Amino acid sequence: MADTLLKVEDLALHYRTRGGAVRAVDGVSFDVKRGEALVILGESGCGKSSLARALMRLLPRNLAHHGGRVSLGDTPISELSDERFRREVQWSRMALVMQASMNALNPVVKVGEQVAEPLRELKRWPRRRALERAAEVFQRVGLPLDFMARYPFELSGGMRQRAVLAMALVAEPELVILDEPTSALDVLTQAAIMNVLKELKRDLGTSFILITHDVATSSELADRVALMYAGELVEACSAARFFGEPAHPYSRLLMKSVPRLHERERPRAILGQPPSLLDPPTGCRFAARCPERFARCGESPPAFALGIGEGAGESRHRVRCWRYEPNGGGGHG
Ligand SMILES: Nc1ncnc2c1ncn2[C@@H]1O[C@H](COP(=O)(O)OP(=O)(O)OP(=O)(O)O)[C@@H](O)[C@H]1O
Repeated sequence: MADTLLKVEDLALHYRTRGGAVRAVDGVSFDVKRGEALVILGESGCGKSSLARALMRLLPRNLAHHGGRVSLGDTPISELSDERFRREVQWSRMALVMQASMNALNPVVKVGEQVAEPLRELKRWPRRRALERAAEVFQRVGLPLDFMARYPFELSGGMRQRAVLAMALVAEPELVILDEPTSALDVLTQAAIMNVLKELKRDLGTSFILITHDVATSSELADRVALMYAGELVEACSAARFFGEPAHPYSRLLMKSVPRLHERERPRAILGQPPSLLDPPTGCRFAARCPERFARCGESPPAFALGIGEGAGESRHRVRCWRYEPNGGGGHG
C-alpha cells in the first residue's frame, strides 16, 4: 500500500545468555502508515525496548539472532549493509528516543550544540546552519531559545526530555520511535510532552511508534495499538477498537486491570506471571493465564485477521488467538 511507511515482517531479536537464548522479540509483524502513531503496549520485560533496538539495529554484544524483513517507504532497510543503514537510515530517516535518554545528554556540551550535532555528523552541515535549524526545532518542542546556551544540568527533567526530542527531530526523520518517553516525569510534565507530540504529528505529519506500559499515556496519541506479550504481538488494531472493544483475552483483561474514575467495577489484576523468554511455551504464550483457554491453545496460534469494525478495505485488525480462527471451534468466529 502506497501510504505504508514502515512494514515489519517476522522481526526477531534473541540474546545469548548462560541459560540459553532469550527470545525477547520473536516473530513480530506490523506496519505503520504515514502520519500515524502506533502505540506498542506491554508489561515490563515483554520485549518492547528490544523491539525498538531491533528496528534501529542497536544490537548488543550478546546477540544470538537478529532477523526479519523491514522496509521504510520504498527502501528494504533490512537488506542494507550496516554501514549504509547507519549512513542512510539510522537517526536521519528513523530516530529513537531511548528510555531515560534525557539523563544521557552530555553534561559538558551546551544543549543547542547537542541538538545541532546530528546535522553536523550525519549531513555534514556547517555549525551555523545546524544551529539555526536547532533553534527552529527548539521552538517546535516548546524550549525557550535562550536554553540553547545552557548546559543539561540547568534544565528541568521535562525540559531535558524536550531537548532529547528536539535532537531526534532535527534531521527531519519520517519515523520517530519513543521508548517510554514520559515515564520518569511527573503527570503535568507528561501531559505537556504528550501535547508536543500531538502537535508534531498534526503539523509535520511525522509518524510515531510510542512504546509504553502505561495504558493511560498510550490513549493520548494512539491511532493504532499493538499489544505485546512475551516477545510476540497478540493484537493490533485501531485505538478506538482497542480501548473500546479489544478482542484478545489478554487485551480484555488488561483493559479491566486499568483503574478508571467514575466506574463502579474495581480494577482486576491478571493472575499469574508471563512465561520465561528463555524457554517460552510452544503453544499460545498467554494460555497459562487465560480464562478462555481450550484444547487448541497447546499449539501456537497465527495472527488471524478480523474484518469487523475497521471500515471498508483491507482489515488491519490482527489477533493471535485460536478463538478467532475462521470457522474454528473457539466461539468468536
Ligand atoms: N542484552 C541482554 N541480554 C540478555 N537478556 C536481555 C538483554 N536485554 C534485555 N534482555 C531480556 O529481554 C527481555 C525483554 O527485555 P526488554 O527490555 O526488551 O523489555 P521491555 O518490555 O522493554 O521491559 P521494560 O519496560 O521493563 O524496559 C527481558 O527478559 C530482559 O531481561
